[in-house]
Amino acid sequence: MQQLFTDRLWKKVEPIWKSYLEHPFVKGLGEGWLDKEKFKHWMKQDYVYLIEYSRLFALGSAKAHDLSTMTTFANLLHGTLHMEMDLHRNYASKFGITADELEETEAAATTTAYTSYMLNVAQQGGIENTVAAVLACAWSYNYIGKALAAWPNALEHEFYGNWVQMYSSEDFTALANDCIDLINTIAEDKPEHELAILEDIVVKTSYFEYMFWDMAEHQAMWPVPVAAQNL
Ligand SMILES: Cc1ncc(CN)c(N)n1
Repeated sequence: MQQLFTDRLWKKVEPIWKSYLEHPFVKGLGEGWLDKEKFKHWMKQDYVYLIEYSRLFALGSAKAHDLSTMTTFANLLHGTLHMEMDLHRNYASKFGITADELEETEAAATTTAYTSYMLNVAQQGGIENTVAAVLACAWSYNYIGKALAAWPNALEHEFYGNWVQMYSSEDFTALANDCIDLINTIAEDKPEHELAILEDIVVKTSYFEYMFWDMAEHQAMWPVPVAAQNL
């Protein structure tokens, strides 16, 4: 039987993704002791990240060669704008932040770099670049959600339980699986040099995912130059 492209990708990204589960932000989320201010920073940054990420699904829909692929991208867009971003809007209301305020969040350096990279590669190539750019996002969050769901009390946690429930849910798993199926179908007739380019996009976005957890952990925005600090 022919190896799936995602089996090959998994071998490359597994060490990076395993490190997410060791990251203090993700550990704190799963074990329930994460500082709420750090979570608030993640939620606000992730909201503006998801707005740009949604554009990739719209781009994928526009680039699709057939109605079935166009529909899959439209479903992914709908799922992100509604199901996933509802999670953020619900958490925001617990912090007394409105959806409009959330949307006004200034993107941090890592958020800007990550979304700019994704949009750049998606715009350069055909539909295969768009799928490669979103794959680590959808698949790794589902991987983390399912891993945390198996940790004691994570699903039942009074505050972070909703996060674990949503990212491990059947509905979110279906969205992640749609991305996995899309890349496997697209990779079937691609030559090795093109597969290597897609693999590189998935590895780079996997590193960006780690940087995003780190940005949230340190509540980072933009670096302050030494000269400005001394003013
Ligand atoms: C940074 C990031 N990456 C991925 C996902 C999952 N859509 C997310 N919400 N945020």
